[in-house]
Amino acid sequence: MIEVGIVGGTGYTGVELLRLLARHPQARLRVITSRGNAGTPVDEMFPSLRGEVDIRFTEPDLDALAACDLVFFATPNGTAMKMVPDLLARDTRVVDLGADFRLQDLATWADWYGMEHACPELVAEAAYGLPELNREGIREARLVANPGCYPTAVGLGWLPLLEAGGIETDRLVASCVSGASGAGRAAKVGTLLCEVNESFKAYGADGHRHLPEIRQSLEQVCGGGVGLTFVPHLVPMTRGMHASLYATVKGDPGDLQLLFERRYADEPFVDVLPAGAHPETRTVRGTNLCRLAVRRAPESDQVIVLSVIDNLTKGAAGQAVQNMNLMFGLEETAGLDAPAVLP
Ligand SMILES: NC(=O)C1=CN([C@@H]2O[C@H](COP(=O)(O)OP(=O)(O)OC[C@H]3O[C@@H](n4cnc5c(N)ncnc54)[C@H](OP(=O)(O)O)[C@@H]3O)[C@@H](O)[C@H]2O)C=CC1
Ligand SMILES: CC(=O)N[C@@H](CCC(=O)OP(=O)(O)O)C(=O)O
Repeated sequence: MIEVGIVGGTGYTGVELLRLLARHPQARLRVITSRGNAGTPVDEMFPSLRGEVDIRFTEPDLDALAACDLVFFATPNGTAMKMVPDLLARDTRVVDLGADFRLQDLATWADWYGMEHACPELVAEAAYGLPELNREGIREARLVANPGCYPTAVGLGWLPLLEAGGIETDRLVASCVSGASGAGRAAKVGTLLCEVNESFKAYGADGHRHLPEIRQSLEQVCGGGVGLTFVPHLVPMTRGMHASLYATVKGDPGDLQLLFERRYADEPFVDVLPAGAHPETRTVRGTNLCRLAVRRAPESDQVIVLSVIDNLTKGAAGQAVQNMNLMFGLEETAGLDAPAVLP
């Protein structure tokens, strides 16, 4: 059994980790922290976990966390980097669901996150945790930087076309939509029911911190510079993310449907839909799946990719468990095989 700790167990990604780990065949939850709710039984705060999780929240304590084999950080950006050096020094491996180790360029990270990095020497060592791009790196890693939700949906959508050199890379467009749980569980006026319900808005059009993260992955794949316009939107739903991706075809990329089907044939968590289908967020709700569709825009040189994930699962906690499975040599799908909840 792998002994697991979670720092930040009361947030939305923390409770999603709890839901997945409670039924994981080879992981045992040993520590779960919350500074605001230390002492509270987990199933008192989250009655959906009654009979599944029987421990209490505790204050983050280095000794207790270092006794685990793996610690997940489901905490705001800038939190994990303060504890990771001590945990690694004590042979505890880490998956950070935040962004502390995602960007390799430290100056870019400091610009977007508004702080200096607390352990810059560990950034180069961190494996970017998108298994479909970096599976072998994750297997060997002590420290995994779990990707952001938008970078997961966008990266998986463009991967086959970039690898094949089938699109121009100077004017990529990603128009994305997220449910409100993407903004976390802490109370904020902008995510109150009356602020989001019956409404739809873009945000971050002047710049969003996922822009450099998406660009970093795409540039790694195509080996050169990438021009990217990324506009996120907020929709009145709890979970779910939809990315509409637009690019100009380069040369003759051949049968796009076949290209995607071949690229993802062996990927347990990427489902390429049949030609003509449109992916829906509700078909991946609570699952670790990314569902994709690709097509050529009629009478145009544009290719359109549609990509859906659950922002809390493949976009955060599910991908983190997938990464844990890889790091510990387990079946990659362990604990992640439940189908979507409908309706
Ligand atoms: N929501 C989403 O869809 C996604 C989120 N992420 C990332 O995952 C991380 C967590 O997000 P989310 O679950 O939404 O966040 P929430 O705001 O919902 O939860 C944050 C959690 O962290 C704890 N926490 C806050 N500050 C500290 C601290 N200084 N030290 C220790 N614990 C702390 C909080 O508990 P307490 O204050 O009681 O200790 C709480 O349990 C973030 O970095 C986010 O960007 C990534 C992908 C998708
Ligand atoms: C709707 C909403 O607000 N979504 C969040 C999603 C980001 C996220 O959670 O990802 P990180 O791990 O990079 O913080 C946002 O746009 O900031």
